Amino acid sequence: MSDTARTPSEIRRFADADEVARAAASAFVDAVVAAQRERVQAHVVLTGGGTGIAMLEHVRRDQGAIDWSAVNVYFGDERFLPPGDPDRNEVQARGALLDHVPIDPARIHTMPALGEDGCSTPEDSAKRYAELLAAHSPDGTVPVFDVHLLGMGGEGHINSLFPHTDAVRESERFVVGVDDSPKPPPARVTLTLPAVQRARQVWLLVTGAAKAEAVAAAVGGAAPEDFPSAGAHGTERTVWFLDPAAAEQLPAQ
Ligand SMILES: O=C1O[C@H](COP(=O)(O)O)[C@@H](O)[C@H](O)[C@H]1O
Repeated sequence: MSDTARTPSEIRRFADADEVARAAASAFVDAVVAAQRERVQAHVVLTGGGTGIAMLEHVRRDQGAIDWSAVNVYFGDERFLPPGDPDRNEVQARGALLDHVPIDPARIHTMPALGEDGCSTPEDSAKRYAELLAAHSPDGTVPVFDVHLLGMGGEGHINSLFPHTDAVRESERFVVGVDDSPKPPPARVTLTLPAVQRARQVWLLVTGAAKAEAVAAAVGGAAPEDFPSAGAHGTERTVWFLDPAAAEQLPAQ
């Protein structure tokens, strides 16, 4: 499977889950501003999940010097549900942040919902999203994301890449449909590891003791097929934002 050269995992520890979200939000603002200073446009991938959405609420409260007219938003995965369904990551991200900032709506690149753009299956949506990414990429593949945010499940899933599935083993395509996600809802659309690994920076926001084993395995170099988060690394930086419970099985500092 595709697994480009690993950048070392940087471990950042915080007092609790809220501090994880707050610190990641502050770092996100800095990273977007830095990207805009260097390249004018910033390209970011948002994640669903509790900590990822809490982080967006912190960005909403403290936006720093972000130029929202030059922010391009993508999604790492999506629940393949009808438009507006509250379980869609996009809907949650809009509620937490995107509806409250002066971002150009044309720069919010969502994965097509059930019934949208003629999509009746997750695979239809994945194909549409792959075309969209290619159209916004300098080389017809995927944009070079400045930051790809990720949450992680207790078994190590990131985006909708679950252990021992075709999706996590995908080595060619950048977006795939999932019909049988073990975490509801079963129908999902997800960026693959080859897409994640195109990002300059990959950040994993993880809290809670239920995730400690997967954190230790991924940081320790497990196989991505067993722990998908082990395959999540950026070309420049890979950063783990952890609370004490999620970090408890890592070697002591
Ligand atoms: O279902 C999903 O779960 C993961 C992890 O969520 P969390 O609430 O345990 O942090 C999330 O990253 C992903 O985007 C989402 O679709």
